[in-house]
Amino acid sequence: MPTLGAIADDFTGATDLATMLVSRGFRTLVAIGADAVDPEASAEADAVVVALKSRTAPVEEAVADSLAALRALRAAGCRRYYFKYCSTFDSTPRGNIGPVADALLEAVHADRTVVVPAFPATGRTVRDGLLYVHGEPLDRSPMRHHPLTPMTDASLARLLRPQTRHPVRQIPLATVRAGAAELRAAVDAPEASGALLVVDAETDDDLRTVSAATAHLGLVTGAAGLALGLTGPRPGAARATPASSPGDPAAVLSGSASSTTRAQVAHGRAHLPHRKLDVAALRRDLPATVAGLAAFAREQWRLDPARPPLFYAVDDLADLERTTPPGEAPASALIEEALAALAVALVDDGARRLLVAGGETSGAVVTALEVRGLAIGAPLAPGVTWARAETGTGGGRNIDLALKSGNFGGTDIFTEAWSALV
Ligand SMILES: Nc1ncnc2c1ncn2[C@@H]1O[C@H](COP(=O)(O)OP(=O)(O)OP(=O)(O)O)[C@@H](O)[C@H]1O
Ligand SMILES: O=C(O)[C@@H](O)C(=O)CO
Repeated sequence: MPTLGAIADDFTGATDLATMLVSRGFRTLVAIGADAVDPEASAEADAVVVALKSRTAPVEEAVADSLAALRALRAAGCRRYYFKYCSTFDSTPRGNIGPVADALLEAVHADRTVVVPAFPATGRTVRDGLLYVHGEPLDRSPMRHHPLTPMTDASLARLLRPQTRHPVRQIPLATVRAGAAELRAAVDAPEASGALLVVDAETDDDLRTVSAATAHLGLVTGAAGLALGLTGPRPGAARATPASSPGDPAAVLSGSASSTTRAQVAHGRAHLPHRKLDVAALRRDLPATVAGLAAFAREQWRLDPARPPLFYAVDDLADLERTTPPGEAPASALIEEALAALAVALVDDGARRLLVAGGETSGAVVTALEVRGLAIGAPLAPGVTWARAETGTGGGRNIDLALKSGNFGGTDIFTEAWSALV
């Protein structure tokens, strides 16, 4: 019976948290949406993560989907909950982190929770309530250029206050470093009643202290780093074996515009056959453009199966469409639709290994492939893992999927990821 139920606001975030939970001794299932939580399968798990595409959804939809996920997790037996959002706190001025946290707090009848986006293994730290990315304040990091959620402030309290009904308070690093008992006293203090508590953390040890001091809370919120202080009942929990074999057709699908992904795309372009998505061509005729890309993949698989083709949207920030021409679909939606349709076509054509870059992009791809669950496989980098999935399209195929957050992974991940599938 699972004890821990997690709700992730995007799909790469779900696999990020799930791979951390597996490494902490939780047999972990990832369900794609609340409807995919299967009480029977969950009975064999210690933790269930529901992957939502709620980060940039309208607020009401994000809240409704998160509450539906909570109900499904509760019905599956979960008794403690974890709201997983991005380690760069990706949100719009209206939400959705605040409204979802408010709704979940009410639903679990808790009066306070912690806000912990720190994830030192990926360079995210919080000091004095300010979020840093590899030492730069969030608003001066490449996140200020994000196409959907540009982050222009590093203060978590200032970001959160317009989003939540609850007071927002900060707990400084000195309290964390004073130890779990001291921190727990600060969390439980009468003045923290009803509050969202932004907790500083700069190291893995800080996060372990935060986990220990908040073990009694019915709901915690944060990035995957917070989970490194959890201990599941099964140290060395098994990881899923690959669905594919070396030499099976593979591809990289990248819709991410992040600086990390752009460096990975530059590396991929130097080593892999590649095609860049052409927004104008997608606007003219999306199905024909996607068919052309799928034909390119088939040709590359024939020529050299060891070099998976790379399909990408952005290799330069100048590529980003800032203003949509009147009456047209936004470039972001076209690219998500095109990469999702391409994924379906590639799996129909025999692809059994897909590496997808970008959370929104991953959401579009996994939804189009009608995948209902992911079994966590070999880890690739902090926050990135292979996962085994069964598609609903193409009569049902077992494939290996890596859903890479835009900001995660080494520069050579598009060329090196495949060797982990053994
Ligand atoms: N040329 C472009 N113009 C505008 N938007 C684009 C363009 N190319 C890609 N996009 C969109 O940018 C968004 C990138 O978001 P996505 O979540 O996939 O990546 P990310 O934000 O880097 O990753 P993560 O959320 O994992 O950090 C997608 O919606 C994608 O379609
Ligand atoms: O926390 C992160 O940075 C990632 O898991 C993420 O949310 C990717 O979109």
